[in-house]
Amino acid sequence: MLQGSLFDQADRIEETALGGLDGLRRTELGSGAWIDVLPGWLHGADALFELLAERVPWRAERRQMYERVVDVPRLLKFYGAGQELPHPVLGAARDALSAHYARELGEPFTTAGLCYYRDGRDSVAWHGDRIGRGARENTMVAILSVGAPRDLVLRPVGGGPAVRRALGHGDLIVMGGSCQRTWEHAIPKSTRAAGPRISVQFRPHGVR
Ligand SMILES: O=C(O)CCC(=O)C(=O)O
Ligand SMILES: [Fe+2]
Repeated sequence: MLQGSLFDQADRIEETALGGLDGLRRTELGSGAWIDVLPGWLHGADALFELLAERVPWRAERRQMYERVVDVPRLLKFYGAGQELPHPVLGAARDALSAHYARELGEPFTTAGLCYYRDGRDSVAWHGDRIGRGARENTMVAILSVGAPRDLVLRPVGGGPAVRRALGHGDLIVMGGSCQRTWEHAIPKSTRAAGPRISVQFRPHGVR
C-alpha cells in the first residue's frame, strides 16, 4: 500500500533508475536455450513496485479447469505495442533491452505483460511462452522483477535437472534461444512466507 503523502511517494519513485546492462551473465542451458541474468538492474525497485501495485488496472482471470471454473492465481495486465506503460522507466527498460539485444534478436521488444503475485499462494504452472511464434522460432522473453523475490524455475521439456533463480528487487532475467520450446518455466507456490512480487515481461511482437 502507498504510505505517506503523494509528495513523499513522488520523491521515492524519482529515485527509480536503470543501471547498465554490461553485468548481464549468460548461462547456457543446453538444446540451444540460455538465460541471461543481471541482479539489481533497476535501482529503487521497491518504489516502482508500490506504484505498479496501486496504479495498474489489475485483472483477475478465471479459467475452465476440467469441469470447474477456477481463479488464475495471480493478477494480470497486458500492454500491447504502442500502449502507454504505467511508468516511463518501463519504456526505458524495454528500449534499453531492444538496443542491447538488437543484433542477436533482430527485432525490438514491443509488448509488456505484467503479473502480480500477491503472496506465496499465487503462482504460474509449468509452461513455455508458446501461444505465438515462440512455439516455432527462437525468441527472447525479458523479465524485470520488483517487490519481494520469488523463485523462477526452469526445466528441460521431457525432464532433467531444474535451474532456479530467485528474482525480485529490480533483477533482470532474459530467456533466449530455444528456451520457450525446449524448456519450461514456472513460479511455484511457496509455503514459506513470500512477500508480493510484480514481474514485467517484455516480448517481441507476436510472442505470447
Ligand atoms: O512472473 C514471472 O517471472 C514469469 C511469468 C511468466 O512466465 C509468464 O507470464 O509467462
Ligand atoms: Fe512464461
